[in-house]
Amino acid sequence: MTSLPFVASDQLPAVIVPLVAGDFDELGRLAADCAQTAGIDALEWRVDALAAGLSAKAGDVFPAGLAAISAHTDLPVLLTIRTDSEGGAANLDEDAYTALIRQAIAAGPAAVDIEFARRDAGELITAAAEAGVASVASAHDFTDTPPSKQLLRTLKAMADLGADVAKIAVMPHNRSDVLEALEAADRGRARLRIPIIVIAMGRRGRLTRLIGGEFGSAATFATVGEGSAPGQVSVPEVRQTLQILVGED
Ligand SMILES: O=C1C[C@@](O)(C(=O)O)C[C@@H](O)[C@@H]1O
Repeated sequence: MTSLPFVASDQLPAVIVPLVAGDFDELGRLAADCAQTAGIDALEWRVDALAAGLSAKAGDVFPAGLAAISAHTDLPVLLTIRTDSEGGAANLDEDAYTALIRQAIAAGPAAVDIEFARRDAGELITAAAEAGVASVASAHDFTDTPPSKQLLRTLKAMADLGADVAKIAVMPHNRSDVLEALEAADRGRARLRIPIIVIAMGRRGRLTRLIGGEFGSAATFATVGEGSAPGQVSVPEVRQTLQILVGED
């Protein structure tokens, strides 16, 4: 298992908790809940969940939000602005997305999510590297699961662009789709030099959140309170499964 660059290295996949909060008070409360919960390696602040919405001029939200979190915990923060085209709440054109991610990087989170499909993904990955912020390239398909070969091509393209981590989340319709996702993880782990995360969402894909690490996925997103995507499981449930999987024969 290659570990995430922004998480202390471990044999197990990192457990990342999404913080889905409408305002900074709620964000602080969620961070405090996470500080009381064992088994979390990193937090993902889903900035797009802010009820006030985001515009290209919303740069001051990043330091304010990171401060609300760090008042309660030292856990590393992955900062994510998920656009509506990838299942999130942010409605941004390419210029606004680029401007916001640049401001997010300037606020100095441990890591930043960069949607691979965005026009400026490459320059944003470079900007993150120059600022010493780890980049997590991401792609989401909320309707289908492309074949594993195609998933692998996307993971490789993310690595070729210089991302520190390559992540894909897909929606399976049957067991074969789940196997495609697991196969992409397995091959990606063998072929790519960066950590990868492959998730199948929804009830059918839930098992990938529990056993994905065995196939090479470097992290799993688990909940404290509200989740951020279909099929997520709570932190204690994920931890219990991971302990069973790494237990002695
Ligand atoms: O990319 C991902 C993965 C995810 O969509 C999931 O399915 O767990 C949850 C998102 O918050 C995160 O940004």
